[in-house]
Amino acid sequence: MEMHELLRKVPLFSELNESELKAVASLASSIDIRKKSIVVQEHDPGDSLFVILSGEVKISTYSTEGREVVLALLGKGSFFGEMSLLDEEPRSANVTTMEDSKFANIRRRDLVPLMMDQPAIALKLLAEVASRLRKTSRVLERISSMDVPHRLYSYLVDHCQRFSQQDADGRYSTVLPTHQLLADQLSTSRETISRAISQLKKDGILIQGEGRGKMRVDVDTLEGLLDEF
Ligand SMILES: Nc1ncnc2c1ncn2[C@@H]1O[C@@H]2COP(=O)(O)O[C@H]2[C@H]1O
Repeated sequence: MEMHELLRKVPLFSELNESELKAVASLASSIDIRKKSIVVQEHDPGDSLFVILSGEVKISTYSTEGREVVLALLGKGSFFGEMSLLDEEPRSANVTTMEDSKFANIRRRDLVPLMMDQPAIALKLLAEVASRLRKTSRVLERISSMDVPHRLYSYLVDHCQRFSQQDADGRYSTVLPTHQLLADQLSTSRETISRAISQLKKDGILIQGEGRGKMRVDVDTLEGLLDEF
């Protein structure tokens, strides 16, 4: 598929017409990167935006004790690299591919005039940055005020409400990240997450679904546990 057709599905550019999309496509270079590769390295200089055309990336940094802290997982249609592009500071985090991925890469000198010309793009970018800040603040609050089981309940409620549908029986069917990835997002160890998940299974709040990694989650009960906290 041609670049402008791929860009048509990207929310950042949803206000653009066909010829404007072609103009953006002519400014972008296409980059294919294999699974588990570093796309952006924390502290490096950077002056371009990456739009995810396919695949998934992990945004992470390292704590002073050397533990990986996962700030976000971003998928198709999303973007990263806007921070260095906007403030001209070094890259704020590492970005690693979770799957084979394809990106459109747009340089600062091309994107800035584009945003001046099409303020809708700048507004969408700002709205997304605001939404990420909200999310990061919520995670920080969770980590500083909750024990690990409650961090996990809160994560599961968010995850189910954002990424899955409620079944007729009220449960949500979803695919959860690996225990290690959950641990890295909730600032704890894999063992502690595995124990908390086993307990949720024993309590019937998590039920193994059909298919690899599939879970059926009782979100109402989790919300009740969070209300009591
Ligand atoms: N807390 C966060 N939530 C989501 N994305 C982030 C967060 N911190 C950094 N990023 C992304 O990771 C990118 C790393 O390079 P930049 O700093 O240029 O731009 C950054 C953002 O796109």
